[in-house]
Amino acid sequence: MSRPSFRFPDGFHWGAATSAYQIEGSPLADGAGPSIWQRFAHTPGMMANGDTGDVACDHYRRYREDVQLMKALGLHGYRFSINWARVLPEGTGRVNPKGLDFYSRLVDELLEHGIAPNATLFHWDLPAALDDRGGWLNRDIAHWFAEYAEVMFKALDDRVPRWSTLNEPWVVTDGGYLHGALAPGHRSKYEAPLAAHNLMRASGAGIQAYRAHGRHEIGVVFNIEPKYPHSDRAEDVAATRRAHAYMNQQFADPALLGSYPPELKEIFGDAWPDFPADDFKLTKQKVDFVGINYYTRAVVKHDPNQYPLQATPVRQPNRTYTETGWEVFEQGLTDTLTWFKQRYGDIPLYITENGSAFYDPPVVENGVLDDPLRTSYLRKHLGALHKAIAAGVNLKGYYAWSLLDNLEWSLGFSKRFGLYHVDFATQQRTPKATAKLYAQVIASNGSVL
Ligand SMILES: OC[C@H]1NNC[C@@H](O)[C@@H]1O
Ligand SMILES: [Ca+2]
Repeated sequence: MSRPSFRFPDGFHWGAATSAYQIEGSPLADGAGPSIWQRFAHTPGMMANGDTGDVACDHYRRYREDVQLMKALGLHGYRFSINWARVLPEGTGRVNPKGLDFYSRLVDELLEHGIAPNATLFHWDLPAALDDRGGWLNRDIAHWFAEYAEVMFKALDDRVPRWSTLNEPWVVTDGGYLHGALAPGHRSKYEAPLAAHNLMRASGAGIQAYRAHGRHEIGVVFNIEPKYPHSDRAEDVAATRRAHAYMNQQFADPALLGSYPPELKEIFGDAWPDFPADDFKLTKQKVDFVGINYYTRAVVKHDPNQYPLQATPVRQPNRTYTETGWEVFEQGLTDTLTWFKQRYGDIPLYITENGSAFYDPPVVENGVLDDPLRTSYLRKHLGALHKAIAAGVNLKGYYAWSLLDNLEWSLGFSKRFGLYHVDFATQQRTPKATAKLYAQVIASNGSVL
């Protein structure tokens, strides 16, 4: 029987992704203002092992070396984020030329090596000065964000072909405002909806600014985790519907449909405001693409004690789980893409993040660190993409999370997602076997799978 051909469509875009606070280090160098992650990481008890982004992968200084690593993989593109507070130390007003210059130099280095820059304006590291003014709870942030976006478009749009406004707004509100596990560490059922809504208002304002200044593509990046009912009992099906609305529709609906699913009022009750109808004229903008970050699925059951969803995930027997507690479930990636197209239409899609954290025994042979579980994860999920494309999904590209082992937020450096291993004591980068496979996938446009 001939091997199935996994060849991807001609022109399929292969990349890798990172984010500023997770890899750059030097958070306050060259006039940068502090971000809320700079503050959160230096708040005792917030970070595993007391890890911070003070050094991380030292990418702010080693970016040329890291572009060489991207080149070695044959990447078509590199998805990175811009630390807003490097460029605008107070979040608005004064521009810090040295902060802007870092990103200009990074973009030039990428272009010099034939790698397309893909810039995310906000990947969680809000300028602390704006948090002091209410941050995502202040409706003015839509204007603050549009002002920042305009600075970046004017400076870099001639060289950056693809922009995203936000990365994973759901994580910002669920982690930063409801449960408090992430910056800015708030725990309020009343704040989370306000932050969520203002994130999408800001994203819309950023897209509007792009339409006035940009000549390439702009979109928004959502984390999507498909939800499957634990049983066909009505209460489990209803719990699954709530969990799905809360994570997978709460941000895409206002952005792409100009409305919220009714489940959110059901979930938040008196904490869900009646947002002004005019707001949806701002949240809903034409996007050139949507980025989807996929890691895993959730099997959901009703749980009256769980707040605020009354839903809880059920661990699956006899399945492989990653170090972050995520089930390896590649069918969920195919299901996510077909669902997204069915609900929101035929918008060009990218997988802007996909990857896995596993513990790899530090066994390096011929300069390569073996990581069989991560390699298996990659193979399975690229196969799932191929199924989605065969089902008619308009998938334009894939960015592996992540180029480098990096700071997994409050979990610190303990969770390693990188194609390249990083020894944080020496800053030595070492390719994993998955990096070697990925390079072959890129060179053969998937045929080696
Ligand atoms: O948890 C893995 C990744 N998920 N999406 C956002 C990134 O910043 C995370 O490291
Ligand atoms: Ca605060």
